Amino acid sequence: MSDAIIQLQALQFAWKPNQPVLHIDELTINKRHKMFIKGPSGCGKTTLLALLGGILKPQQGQITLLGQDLTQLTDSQRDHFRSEHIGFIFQMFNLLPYLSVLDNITLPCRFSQKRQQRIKDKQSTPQAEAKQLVATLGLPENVLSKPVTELSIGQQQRVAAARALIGGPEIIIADEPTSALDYDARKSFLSLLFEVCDAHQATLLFVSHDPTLETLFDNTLSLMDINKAASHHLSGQDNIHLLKEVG
Ligand SMILES: Nc1ncnc2c1ncn2[C@@H]1O[C@H](COP(=O)(O)OP(=O)(O)OP(=O)(O)O)[C@@H](O)[C@H]1O
Repeated sequence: MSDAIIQLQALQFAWKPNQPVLHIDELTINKRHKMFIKGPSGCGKTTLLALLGGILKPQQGQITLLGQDLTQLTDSQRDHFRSEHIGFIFQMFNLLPYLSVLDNITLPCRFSQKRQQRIKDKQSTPQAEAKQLVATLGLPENVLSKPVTELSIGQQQRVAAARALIGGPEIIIADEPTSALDYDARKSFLSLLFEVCDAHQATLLFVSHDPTLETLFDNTLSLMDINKAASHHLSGQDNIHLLKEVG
């Protein structure tokens, strides 16, 4: 059986007509891999994650996750697929300020039968699972009843990770979730994230501008190397850099 969990083929995406942002002939990511995704600002990293997460739909090509081509699904089927199989950790964490930490973490279980079932299969409950994740991610248990607005940035980041991981989705997508932290905090967050991903056998896609984190990952994807559209839409910005250097 193939080890691939994500496959892209002949993918093309543009936000505006005739201004391609992504053009990727082929990309395969294997199960349980931890992939570091890098590339200069504006080269399409966030756009790629949104396509992989089924938030956006490409104009051309296939995006196959767990054997399902997302481009064949309707918008609501893609939303459903995402809630069942993908955990997102965003740069700004996107926690809901009017909910407690516990309610934020268990929220994805309300929308996903599969996440609920995986927890049931372990003879657990979403609440018990949240407690365990919070402990593994190095947060005190009393944090669960607090409003998220009372947490530090580092604590919010761990809560966002727990919310992505609850119910064991097969794919975790993280977009610059460590940029607000210092180096030691970034490294310790990553080792905890890796630990939970390993325990859940999850595949991790992680976008970051921090080159010091790259060696901690199994693989690196340099988007500039595979994105045929990058030279096209970044050329304007490159010219600005050149002009600055010359000037
Ligand atoms: N919602 C949007 N509408 C129109 N254009 C967009 C939108 N989001 C991004 N773009 C454009 O698409 C290109 C890729 O943006 P994207 O955010 O994917 O890059 P990135 O590599 O993640 O950048 P950064 O590292 O700065 O976050 C950029 O030229 C950007 O201006």
